[in-house]
Amino acid sequence: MKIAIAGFGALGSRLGVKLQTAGHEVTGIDGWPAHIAAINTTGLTVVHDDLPPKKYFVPVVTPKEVTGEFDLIILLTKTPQLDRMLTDIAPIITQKTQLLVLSNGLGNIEVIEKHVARDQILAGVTLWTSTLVKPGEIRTTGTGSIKLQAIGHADAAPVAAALNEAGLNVEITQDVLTAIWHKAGINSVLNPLSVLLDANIAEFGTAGNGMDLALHILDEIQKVGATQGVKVDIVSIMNDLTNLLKPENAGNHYPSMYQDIKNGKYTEIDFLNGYFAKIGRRENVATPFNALVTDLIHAKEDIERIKLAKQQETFEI
Ligand SMILES: NC(=O)C1=CN([C@@H]2O[C@H](COP(=O)(O)OP(=O)(O)OC[C@H]3O[C@@H](n4cnc5c(N)ncnc54)[C@H](OP(=O)(O)O)[C@@H]3O)[C@@H](O)[C@H]2O)C=CC1
Ligand SMILES: CC(C)(CO)C(=O)C(=O)O
Repeated sequence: MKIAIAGFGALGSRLGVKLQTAGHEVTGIDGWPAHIAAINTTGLTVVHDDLPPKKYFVPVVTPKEVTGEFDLIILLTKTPQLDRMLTDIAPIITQKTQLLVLSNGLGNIEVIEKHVARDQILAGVTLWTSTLVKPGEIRTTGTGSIKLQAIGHADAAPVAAALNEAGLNVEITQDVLTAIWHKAGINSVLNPLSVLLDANIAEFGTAGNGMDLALHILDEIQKVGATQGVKVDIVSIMNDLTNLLKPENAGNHYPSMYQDIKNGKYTEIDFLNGYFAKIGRRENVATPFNALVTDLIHAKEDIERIKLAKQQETFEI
């Protein structure tokens, strides 16, 4: 299959390498000049757990440069960047192109619907993980899975089969909305708490009251979900959280929000805890934990961005 990955950052790069290795023709689309230059000149370095680094050569271009036709475009930008990415790559989207979004957070499908017909959209969630260490290098750990569904009338089976050829452990779900809320529940616990507690997923698991904090956050999300007709299964989310703590899954992973904060970037908090707090306010559901976590992450975004800017100034002197 001819596949483009729009958002060739940490996770896009990992999935891209797996798909290329399985024989698919993969092109990365990304906006970070240093990352693109590094991959196109010396290759993408992948360091998986304690194994020796391996190099992969996946062509990467900017959204404005990309040409050609693709059977599938996998969207893996950060959620706030999705709309812009779709605008920029509009020239390569034909009526035959399928678009699969795997980014975290709520509201992605609504954004894609502004750009293409519903029958072209597939939406999913993933438990694959990856860290962008520096331009042209990712660090990966453990394994993962994907759940996806066609949003309109398209058949999701060929895409699922293509991804499964790459060992991506894809399952077609009949209820991706529930899966998206479920995944957002996982992210609303692990992502901000990893930042606030300065911990990877396994370290978070060693906190005596970690799972109590998780329950407070999830209880609110469940109540908010009920106002939207979405069933949030706390027991099942807690099960997934427990599994993610294991090193063979994602225990050694620092969630993507942790990476954003370290890199001085704005996070996806408004599409996770912040989204639930916002609906809670509208629907009169109290969400003090999610609201507080959202405010703390916004504060942390400012603090880290200013710290990083100061460090860069000092460096330039
Ligand atoms: N990393 C992980 O382990 C996991 C991540 N996810 C989710 O996957 C998504 C991607 O995360 P991750 O890979 O970590 O993020 P990264 O920040 O590593 O990658 C996102 C990439 O997209 C690029 N990008 C975004 N918008 C544009 C644009 N308009 N034009 C050009 N390039 C663009 C960014 O470049 P630039 O910023 O320079 O524009 C960046 O390289 C997120 O929703 C995340 O929550 C889900 C599961 C695990
Ligand atoms: C792996 C996981 C679930 C960690 O919260 C994730 O989605 C992320 O890093 O953003």
